[in-house]
Amino acid sequence: KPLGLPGAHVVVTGGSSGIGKCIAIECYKQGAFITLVARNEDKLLQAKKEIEKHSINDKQVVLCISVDVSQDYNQVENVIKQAQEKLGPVDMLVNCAGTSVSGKFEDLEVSTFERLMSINYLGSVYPSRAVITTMKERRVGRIVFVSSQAGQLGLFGFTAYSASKFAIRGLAEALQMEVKPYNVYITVAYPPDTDTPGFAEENRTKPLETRLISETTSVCKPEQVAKQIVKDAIVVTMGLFRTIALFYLGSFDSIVRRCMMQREKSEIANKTA
Ligand SMILES: NC(=O)C1=CN([C@@H]2O[C@H](COP(=O)(O)OP(=O)(O)OC[C@H]3O[C@@H](n4cnc5c(N)ncnc54)[C@H](OP(=O)(O)O)[C@@H]3O)[C@@H](O)[C@H]2O)C=CC1
Ligand SMILES: CCCCCCCCCCCCCCCC(=O)[C@@H](N)CO
Repeated sequence: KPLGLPGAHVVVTGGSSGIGKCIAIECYKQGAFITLVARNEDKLLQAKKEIEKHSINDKQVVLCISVDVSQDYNQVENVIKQAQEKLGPVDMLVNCAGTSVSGKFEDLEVSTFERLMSINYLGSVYPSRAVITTMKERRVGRIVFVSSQAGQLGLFGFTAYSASKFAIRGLAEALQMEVKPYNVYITVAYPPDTDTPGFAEENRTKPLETRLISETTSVCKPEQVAKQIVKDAIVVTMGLFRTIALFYLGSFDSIVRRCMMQREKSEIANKTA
């Protein structure tokens, strides 16, 4: 059943710029309440003003919270608590905070591998970990992960970036198997190059090979990418290649469901005993 965005609480990490900001606008246009999470407070306020221009009723709210999603789990958990106190339980979380650095393997600092893994991977784990329990209890929720085309294909110059985006896929697929019986749905977006401040920054240091590979496809508009991501999150459909694994996944899902029912039964038995 599609998630209704009117009145829903949508948290967007990386919501102050680029694709994340456009996702926030898209959800706001459909009547959602928004929490924007990013580090820089000026950019957050700027984005809030821009989003508020698209309101469709006078009850809608855009809340801004400044935090680094990649550093400390307890901080991130507190931010989610604050957001829930103001705007109610999170119906949809969009993990869009992320960054990219390109360069040949031997030219990239070792610290860059650590940083990209922290921001792109752990920065998606922490907010998701902070919302999942409530989503399972309410039997309502959507979590969106933003990977990349470079998260499906390892590409020249992206040894650090691609790995951090592949990691997201592993997390998302495993998590989906856990939460499906609770009516919580996970989607992963794999966007191509998109015209954002982050993309402009990335282009300043791109190796020639990476640039030429990138130029074989055209650059998308962030509004267009955001629209697709929101649509996929609301109406969850299955990609074609997923059907191949369908048989296996179906039988794994039934194991998970059976265990859930067994566990609930024995909990009831324990209570009445
Ligand atoms: N643009 C592209 O070509 C593509 C982008 N993507 C992915 O989409 C996502 C968004 O990209 P794009 O819109 O280009 O990025 P931008 O650089 O334009 O925006 C990034 C956003 O994330 C926030 N952010 C970055 N680091 C952190 C952090 N540690 N903690 C909290 N917030 C953070 C930024 O705010 P602040 O700096 O203030 O914290 C900003 O709001 C990224 O995950 C990117 O990898 C995927 C495919 C293609
Ligand atoms: C199986 C289907 C995949 C088909 C793809 C062919 C792709 C070749 C070109 C890829 C360009 C690189 C994209 C990286 C975008 C990105 O994440 C950065 N721009 C972030 O800033």
